[in-house]
Amino acid sequence: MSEPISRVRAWRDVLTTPLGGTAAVLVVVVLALAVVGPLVWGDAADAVDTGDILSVPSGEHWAGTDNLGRDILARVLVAARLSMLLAMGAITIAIVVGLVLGSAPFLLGGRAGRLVSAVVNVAVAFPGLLLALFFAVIFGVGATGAVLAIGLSGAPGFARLVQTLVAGLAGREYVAAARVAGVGRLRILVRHVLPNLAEPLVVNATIGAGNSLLAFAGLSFLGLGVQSPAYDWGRLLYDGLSALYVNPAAALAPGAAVLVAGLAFNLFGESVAKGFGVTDLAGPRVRTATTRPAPEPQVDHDPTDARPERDVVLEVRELRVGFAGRHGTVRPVRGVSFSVHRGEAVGVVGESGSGKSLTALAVTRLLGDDATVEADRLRLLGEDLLGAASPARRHLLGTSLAMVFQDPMSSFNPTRRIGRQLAEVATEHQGLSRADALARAVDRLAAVRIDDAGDRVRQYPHEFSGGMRQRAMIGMGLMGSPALVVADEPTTALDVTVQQQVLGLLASIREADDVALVLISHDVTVVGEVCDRVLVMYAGRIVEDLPAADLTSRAQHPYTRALVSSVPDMATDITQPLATIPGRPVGPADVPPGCAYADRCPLADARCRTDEPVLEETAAGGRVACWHPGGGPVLVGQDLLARPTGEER
Ligand SMILES: Nc1ncnc2c1ncn2[C@@H]1O[C@H](COP(=O)(O)OP(=O)(O)OP(=O)(O)O)[C@@H](O)[C@H]1O
Repeated sequence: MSEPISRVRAWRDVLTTPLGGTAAVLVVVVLALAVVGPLVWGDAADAVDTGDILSVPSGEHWAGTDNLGRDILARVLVAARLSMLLAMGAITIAIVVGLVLGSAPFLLGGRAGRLVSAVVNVAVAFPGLLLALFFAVIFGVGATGAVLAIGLSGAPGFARLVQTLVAGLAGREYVAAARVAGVGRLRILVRHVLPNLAEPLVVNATIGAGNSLLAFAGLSFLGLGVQSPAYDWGRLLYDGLSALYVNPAAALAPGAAVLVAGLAFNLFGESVAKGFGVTDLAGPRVRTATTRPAPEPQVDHDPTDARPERDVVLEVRELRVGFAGRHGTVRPVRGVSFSVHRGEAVGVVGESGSGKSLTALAVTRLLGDDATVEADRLRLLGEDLLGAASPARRHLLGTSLAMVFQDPMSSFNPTRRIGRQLAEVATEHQGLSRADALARAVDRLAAVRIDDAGDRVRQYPHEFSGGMRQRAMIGMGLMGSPALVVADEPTTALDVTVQQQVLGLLASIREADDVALVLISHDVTVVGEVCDRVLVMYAGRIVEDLPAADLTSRAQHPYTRALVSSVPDMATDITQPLATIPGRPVGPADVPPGCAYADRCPLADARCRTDEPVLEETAAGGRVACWHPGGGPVLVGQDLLARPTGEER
């Protein structure tokens, strides 16, 4: 329940600062005035007294009278309602048009989306008042024209805001999770993205209301706003200015009202924005992308694979991921090939930056427009995942693939109940009614060992602990009947005991339903315990593919040996510093010719620096890409420290 408490605290912080507190009181006063003003002072405001026209302030008329002898202060108080209604109307138009234009790039994507973005960017560059004048001329003089003009002139600013927020939210893991679940863009926008915009939009609308009040005053000053006999503060200001030399208070009173109300809304909005940090959309992002169709596959079956082809769940051949950089394309994934079979658990290990996550995101089709994904073959259950997205592929990914991300908090939409988020998969793909889908969500939560699942489905993500959220995420993957679970560092954000629960859960799902698992991890020990086979990645390539049981004793590649050796075990001398792999991993832009690991390898020779080793079958049933496979002693524990590096030799 930490979130509601922190919200209460944020409100308290906003309201207890002198600025926030004063602005809040003023906003309440202005709104109250808008409600009661015409009821209390309506008659006084309309009472004509031809015997007392254009009088200066007095005990009877605190702000004097106008040219029909009407009490100016009463008229200012009554005008609060129309002024506020106009401001609200304009802000509503700005938000609605801004939401449509701002979310269009997300919905349309590609060229049409970029075109809408460009139009919005050009419109934002125009000064608001200039746009308002332009629209005022088009829509004509009067209140309706002014509302439309001010509303439409505010729309580009909101559109830009929405566009930025949508782009940020589109990279969140729960949106990626919804995409994996095969949910369409419109539904993702309505269910997962827009609810999370509510807070920044309301804050910006509050600030915008203040600005609108000032804009109405500006238009009325030019005679383009509300026309007599109706009156808002802007109109009273306009009328008061013509009598400025006779009674300055006639202009000062509505001017002060505009200023105070405008400032109150502005400052209140600013204080709330500061208190709630609404511009902060922090959290892990998933790199977003289109996949380029690859030539028809040449390879039919992994030649190293003795198992029947029908058992293959995932087939990846020569997967390449590229990004356009300042000095040409960089390729963080450079030709990765592997297969995963029914019920098999494959671990992917490697240092940070070796291309593990990009491989997983490319396979699950979650990379975005900035990435180019190519492959000779990319198939899930025999179905091609390359080429343009289609409803059939969405259905396949939604029902047969589950993705578990690192951060269990950002994997769920914070504004929706857990049950609804799980149920969405079943309503979308299995055509279940809402009630049946919710019943399945309860069943799946129970399956991932969440107690009181019937009550838990009604809770929000923040009411779950980290481990429960991660299990619920796995439960979401089980709403369909996945043949493959891809888990990218699923336990990194959890404490050790919870880590074991989550790993145990993944293992039991695998056993019970013959589900294949791809487990990405930094942790060689975890992968060794949970998986059947391990893929070791270095600089965007698989350098070794071996049975997990062989990791500690029969690894062939010096990099695999070094990774294993850098993990302390019971035999490690705790008085010595822990073993580390000398040097740094190479970045995707600096991959050298030859073997990418050569500079850090104790066995490297001249050939390693010129010729890139190919991934070849080993006698032990694995694959290794090394010119000296199995060469030299197996390095255990701190022996690694004693080994000279390539440069030192
Ligand atoms: N959008 C991008 N544009 C350019 N380079 C990228 C992009 N995304 C990732 N990379 C680069 O690709 C390389 C591989 O990234 P990836 O996230 O797959 O590594 P990783 O092995 O999963 O690392 P970690 O364990 O730290 O998550 C890194 O060097 C990273 O900087």
